[in-house]
This record gives sequence, C-alpha cells and structure tokens, in this order.
Amino acid sequence: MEPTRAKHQGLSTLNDNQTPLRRASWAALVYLIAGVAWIAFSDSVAEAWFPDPETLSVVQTWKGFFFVLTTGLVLFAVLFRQLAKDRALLSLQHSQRQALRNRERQLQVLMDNLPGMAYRCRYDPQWTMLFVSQGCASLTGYEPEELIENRVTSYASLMDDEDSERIFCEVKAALANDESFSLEYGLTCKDGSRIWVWERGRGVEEDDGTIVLEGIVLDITDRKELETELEELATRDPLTGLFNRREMSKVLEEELERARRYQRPMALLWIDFDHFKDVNDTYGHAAGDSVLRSVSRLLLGSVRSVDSVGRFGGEEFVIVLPEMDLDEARDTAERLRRRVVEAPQPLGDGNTVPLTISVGVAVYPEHAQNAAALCAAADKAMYLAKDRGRNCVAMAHLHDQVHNES
Ligand SMILES: Nc1nc2c(ncn2[C@@H]2O[C@H](COP(=O)(O)OP(=O)(O)OP(=O)(O)O)[C@@H](O)[C@H]2O)c(=O)[nH]1
Repeated sequence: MEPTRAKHQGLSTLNDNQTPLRRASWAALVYLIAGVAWIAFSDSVAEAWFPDPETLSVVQTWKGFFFVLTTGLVLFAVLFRQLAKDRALLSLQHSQRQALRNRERQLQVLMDNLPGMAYRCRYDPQWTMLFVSQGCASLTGYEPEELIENRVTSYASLMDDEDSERIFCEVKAALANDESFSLEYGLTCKDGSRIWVWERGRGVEEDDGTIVLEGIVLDITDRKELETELEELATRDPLTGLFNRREMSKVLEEELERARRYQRPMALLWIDFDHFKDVNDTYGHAAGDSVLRSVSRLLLGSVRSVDSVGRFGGEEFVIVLPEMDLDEARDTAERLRRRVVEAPQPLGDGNTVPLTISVGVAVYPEHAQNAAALCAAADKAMYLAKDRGRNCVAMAHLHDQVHNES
C-alpha cells in the first residue's frame, strides 16, 4: 500500500473511532470511577484498620497526599506522551512543508527552463487551458494569462480545423486505452507565424471524476523544415524542380495500381527535346539549363493538377496522365508539342531559341500492363517520332504489347 494512502487510512481510523471528545470522556470516566472506588475502598479500609480518630485523621491526610501524587504522576505521564507526540507531529509537518516547498521550487525551475511549455487543460473541443507554463509566451507569443480559461482565444483556435479533429480522435483513442498520446501539428502564433509542435501528454482523473489532460508541447519547426527540405531533395530534380526519376517511377506505379483497381485508362507521355545538343554547343550549358527550366514550367503549366510531370534525366521528360484514354492522350501530347514550338525558349541572356520536342505516347491498358512495359512502349514511340523527322507525336504500337509484356 502507498505510504500516503496508509497515512490517510490511519488518520481516518483515528477520526472514526477515537475522536478527542470520546477519548477525553473515557479518561474522565476512568478517573471518576477509580477516584470514587479509591475513596470508598481506602476510607473503609482505613476506618477498619485505624479505629483511633486521631490516627485515622493522619492516615486520611497521607491517603489524600498519595492520591494527589499518584494522579499527578499519571497526568504527567499522559501529558508528556501527548505533548511529545504533538511535537513529533509538528516537526513532521514542518519537514513535509519544507519538502513540498523544495519540490515546488524545483518544479518551477524545471517548467521555466523547459524548451516549450507544460500544460494542464480540460478535455473539451477548445482544449481550455487550466495551466500553462511560462514557456507558452516564447512558443506561441501568448502570455499564459491570455490562454488560461479563455474559450475565445483557446488553444484549439491556434490549430487548423482538420488538425483539431484528428487530434481529438487520437486523444480519445489514447484515453480509451489509458495510454499517453504523442501528436504533431501546426500552430498559428500570436504574430500570425506558423510553427510545428510535438505534444506528449496523458489523461488524469480529477477527484470529482472529470478528466483533464497534462503534458508538454515542444517546437519542432526546425526539424519539420529539415524534413521537408530532405524530402524535396529526395523527390525533386534540383534544376527544374520537377519530380525526379525515382519519384516519377513511384507515381507511375501508384497511378497504374489505381487504374488497375478501378479499371480506368491511364496515359504516359515520353518527351525528348530535339537537337538539344546544338543548343548547348551553340549557346553554352547555362543557356541549355535556362531552356530546360523554361520548358519544364511550360509543361507543368499545360497539364491538369492531377497529372504529374517529371524529369527522367538529361532532356527527357515524362508525364503521367491518370484517367486519360488513347485519344485524349494523343490530343494532350499534340497540344504540348504545339505549345513548345510556339513559345521560343529564353536562353537567360535576353535572347531566345526555337525548340521542338518529340513525344511518345503509351496508354494503359492498351499498350502495356505494367510500369516497365509502359515506359518501354512510350520510349519506343518517342524514338518513332524522332525517326519520323522529330517535332511530332507518335503512339505506341498495339502489336508492341506482346513484345513488351514478354
Ligand atoms: N544544359 C544542359 N544540358 C544537358 C543536361 N542534361 C543533358 N544535357 C544535354 O542534352 C544533350 C542531349 O543530346 P543528344 O542525346 O545527343 O540528343 P539531341 O541533341 O537532343 O538530339 P536528338 O535527341 O536526337 O534530337 C547533350 O548535349 C547533353 O549534354 C543538363 O542538365 N543541362
């Protein structure tokens, strides 16, 4: 059993069975009975033993002294014991108060130096704060008093609505399993800036049975930005900002899977610049880079938001077009080809250069059933376009499918 509970139980037993009034009444009763018995018994014994009135009077006096001495000693022993107990209790209370003050001070130092904020809040949709540590000001820009018991500028009002819903569900699940929860979400600070935070907390039951949440919130904006940067580096082509080959392969697999599951068409465009080496050789590599960036923007701006444009390497680009059949894919490829021809490409020095592209088109499910075969079919069609004199669109051949799938 916990010491505090044992102490509480001991105290309540004392209170229930031995209240001061009862104890004092018992002591007085025992004293009265003993006193009356002593007087009656000792008087009759003295009278029997000392019939002479003079001697009896002396004996009565000594008997009185003896009674006073005995009761005085008993009183002394009882009072001494009680006062010693009171003194021990007072000194225990003093040391407990001292220990409590020390713990409060340590806790305060800890809270003030926490890299974030500690909180205690109601389990309600506003996350109404009952306590927040001083770190709240540097984390959110709000002073603790501005958030505590504030249902208008509540903690929930600093979150995005969809985050609020998600967090409420996650906390609910953690409480149901009597577990702590760990959350990541964005917050809007007092000055309007956005930060990312990590929160860890758990539900605590109050004496009246209501649940409150206690935990800490830390700023993880730097980590999140680094994660985003790393993700960009891992998925984007640094020159054009388009998806890189690896990410494009992933997108293609995912879109193919979706197309397969819902039995929908999906198209792949394979784009290669015509005579791009001449641009590099004539105007320099930097000018070539400028053209690559410009055409990338043009391609990206010419497709739907559901389409994905990626640079597969060099001057080869790939576009994944979900929900697009053969005819629509041909039209889209043709539209892109025309756009490139019609827009002279900037060389970065104020001058422009005309550029054309060759486009190969392959469509699921007509030309291929898997990503590798679809890429091979689109690539082959692109070379067909090159063979036809460049600046044109070529469709993958249906009879290639057998070859591709083998
Ligand atoms: N500036 C620049 N050039 C690149 C980059 N990647 C590849 N290239 C160039 O792209 C050119 C590709 O040339 P080729 O494969 O011979 O093709 P092409 O000249 O476009 O001719 P066809 O494809 O046959 O029409 C080469 O000169 C490469 O150096 C790049 O990141 N920047």
